[in-house]
Amino acid sequence: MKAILTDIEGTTSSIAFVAEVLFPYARGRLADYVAAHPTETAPILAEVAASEPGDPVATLTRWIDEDRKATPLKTLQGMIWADGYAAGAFTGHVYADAVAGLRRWHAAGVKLYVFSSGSVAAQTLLFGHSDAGDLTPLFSGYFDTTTGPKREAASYATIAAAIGVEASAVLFLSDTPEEVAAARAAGMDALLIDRAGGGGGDIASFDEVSAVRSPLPSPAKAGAQ
Ligand SMILES: CSCCC(=O)C(=O)COP(=O)(O)O
Ligand SMILES: [Mg+2]
Repeated sequence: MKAILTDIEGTTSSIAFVAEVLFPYARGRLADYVAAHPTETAPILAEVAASEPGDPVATLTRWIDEDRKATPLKTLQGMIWADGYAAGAFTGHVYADAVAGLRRWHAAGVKLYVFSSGSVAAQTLLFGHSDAGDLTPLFSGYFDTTTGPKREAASYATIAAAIGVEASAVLFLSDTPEEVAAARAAGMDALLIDRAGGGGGDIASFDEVSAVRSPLPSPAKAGAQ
């Protein structure tokens, strides 16, 4: 295994943090942010208006409520969240087992990458201002939906080519079965994480990855070093 590619929401970070902290923060500030940043937001609003008629701010607000993974929405959310992180309104939630696993794999020489519907800017903000401090030195690269949809195999083939390794040497971690299936269809190894631990996933935390993918260092081995 040369590289690990991870999803964020439901995988490294809780769904509740995204749904109950990040989304309401952007939703409540969307109209004011657009009014205060007309030049930067104009292309985003134009793209939204081209895809749906009507007031683009109203469309974006509805897309937040619907949890749409639309690229222009994700770009704008990232811009608004930058203010929240800078103001200390919140820090990025990352599960303790995810922090430990990412540190362990990085120390073992495994390259770490992110693939999330959140924009690359939003990803670096979350990991740069995480509960555990700045985790960005652990990562070698970030991918969002500008690379392609997360449920399409071609996106994973594009990522493998971009990072310069065979797809079969990449392990993808996600809480979404359709994403895991797409990664596998592209030739990647992939594990479905079910943090509720209801038995529907391959793993329930990052601690379990080494048990099912033995070449990766386990928490116990790392602790003994
Ligand atoms: C990058 S933090 C914001 C997360 C977000 O907006 C999102 O839609 C997460 O989706 P994911 O692909 O990480 O499940
Ligand atoms: Mg997810």
